[in-house]
Amino acid sequence: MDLTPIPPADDDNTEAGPYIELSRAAFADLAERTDIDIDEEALERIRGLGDPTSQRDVVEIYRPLTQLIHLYCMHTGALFEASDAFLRLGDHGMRRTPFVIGIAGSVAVGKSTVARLLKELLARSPRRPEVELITTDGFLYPNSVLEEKGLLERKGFPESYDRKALLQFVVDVKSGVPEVAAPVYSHISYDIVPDEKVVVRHPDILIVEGLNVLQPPRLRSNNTTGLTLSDFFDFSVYVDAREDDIIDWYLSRFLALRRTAFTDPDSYFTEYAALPDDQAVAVAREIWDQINGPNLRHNVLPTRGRATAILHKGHDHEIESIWIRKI
Ligand SMILES: Nc1ncnc2c1ncn2[C@@H]1O[C@H](COP(=O)(O)OP(=O)(O)O)[C@@H](O)[C@H]1O
Ligand SMILES: CC(C)(COP(=O)(O)O)[C@@H](O)C(=O)NCCC(=O)O
Repeated sequence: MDLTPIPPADDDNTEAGPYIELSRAAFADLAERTDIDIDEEALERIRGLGDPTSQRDVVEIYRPLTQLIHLYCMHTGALFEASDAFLRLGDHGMRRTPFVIGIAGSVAVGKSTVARLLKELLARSPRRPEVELITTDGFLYPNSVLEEKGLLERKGFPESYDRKALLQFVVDVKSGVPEVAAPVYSHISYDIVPDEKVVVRHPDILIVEGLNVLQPPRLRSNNTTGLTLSDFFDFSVYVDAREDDIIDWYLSRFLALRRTAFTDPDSYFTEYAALPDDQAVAVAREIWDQINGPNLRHNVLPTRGRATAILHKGHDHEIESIWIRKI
């Protein structure tokens, strides 16, 4: 097996992390024979628009990754039990807290496919845990508030989220609150859906997916820092790719959305549905250059070195290598 320490990557803001890099083949070798599988119909449902994740990817990448997360989950559970027993917390009616997984990465890198796939596979792992998935877009400020704050052109930047509410949501779930509600974002209206909520009911595992889930704590005006979302993660995944490749995926998805989501009369992007290819590419390129590209470079990529696992995708979306944090 190829266990090479990752050299420092000074060229792209990543701090030298304590990782080992496994090639795709080495990682695939780790997959034990288990019954954690997914049928083609479920995979079709899970895949994001234009995402070619295949059964081969499930077997070679997602099965070993699920087993690794399962291992973390079992050991975290055992640690909680031992610590609760020592502290006699059982006497106070405490119960095990949900295992929380964060999934980070750029816009259009395929986070949602990874998150949905892990949800399905983890739910099929031994003991059949209850797994819930939320996306952080529900915690974006509504467009009206973003406009007031001058942040409409900064959607997806850390400051465009109600970070306090997002942190409180995860703290509540982790603390065992039986029902915790989160707001809902619509990619069709490009805004928060008024009066709609998703409710998370004390799952065994909570997956939190979003651009900024690995952001470090904010510096307060008195130079101190508080807690941040990732303080409550038991495992995290960063979905990684070269920006040029992500731009290609973003542009092709934008072209494909003209025939799907943009044709919805309620779509915020409805005026783009009839655009010819060259004009649609120009619009998408502008959104990338103004919003998603700078956000990736300034806010998202710098958090890569905080993840427990980094999945590095090649040009065709195939995961080429996996970096696992060893300490
Ligand atoms: N303008 C849009 N209209 C409809 N769906 C969209 C739009 N933009 C993104 N999506 C969908 O929203 C989901 C999240 O997209 P994104 O935030 O780019 O993350 P990722 O591609 O990493 O999953 C994807 O399933 C994508 O297809
Ligand atoms: C909604 C998003 C900010 C992603 O949010 P996330 O779920 O990662 O918190 C992003 O998909 C988005 O819409 N960005 C704004 C620019 C654009 O339309 O691509």
